[in-house]
Amino acid sequence: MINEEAGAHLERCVTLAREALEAGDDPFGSVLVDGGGQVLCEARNRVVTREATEHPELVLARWAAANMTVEARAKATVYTSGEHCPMCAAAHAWAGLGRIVFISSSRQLSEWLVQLKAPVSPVRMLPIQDVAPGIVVEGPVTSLVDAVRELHEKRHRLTGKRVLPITGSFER
Ligand SMILES: Nc1nc2[nH]cnc2c(=O)[nH]1
Repeated sequence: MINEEAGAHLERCVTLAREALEAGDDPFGSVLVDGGGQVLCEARNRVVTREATEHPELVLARWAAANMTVEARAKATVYTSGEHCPMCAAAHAWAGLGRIVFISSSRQLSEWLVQLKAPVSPVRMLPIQDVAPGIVVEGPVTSLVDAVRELHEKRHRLTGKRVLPITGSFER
């Protein structure tokens, strides 16, 4: 069950995901919170505007590995709009981070992407625990799933628009 504090961090993840979408990136956002409840670092997806592996969860795992003690990392929680992909789940585990709370699951995302006829992911979408079995994971958070789904719908409607053939008005 999600308390008020966790709910606020997850709302922030949705805002970050929306900012990513508005910038032309994929709609994912994440927040790293220490054992005392302080927000340490936030990130959003930048796979278009920076580079192809810039998922927020990977940025947070690398930030934590570089800036936090082993003990502090184990007590930290990562809140995120979508369940970690295998790359980010592995980085989270290698960094020795603690709990993950996600809004929508990889299974939900896979179903949405099929319905939206989005490009197929180059990496198999697996539950975090299939990649990193020691991590404590909570999600999906039903009350916020529709907000995340809406962002993915917009992303793939926009992508669809970009690939429409150029029409006669552009012909010379
Ligand atoms: N959780 C998550 N899954 C993704 N799948 C593709 N990109 C991302 C991302 O940035 N975060």
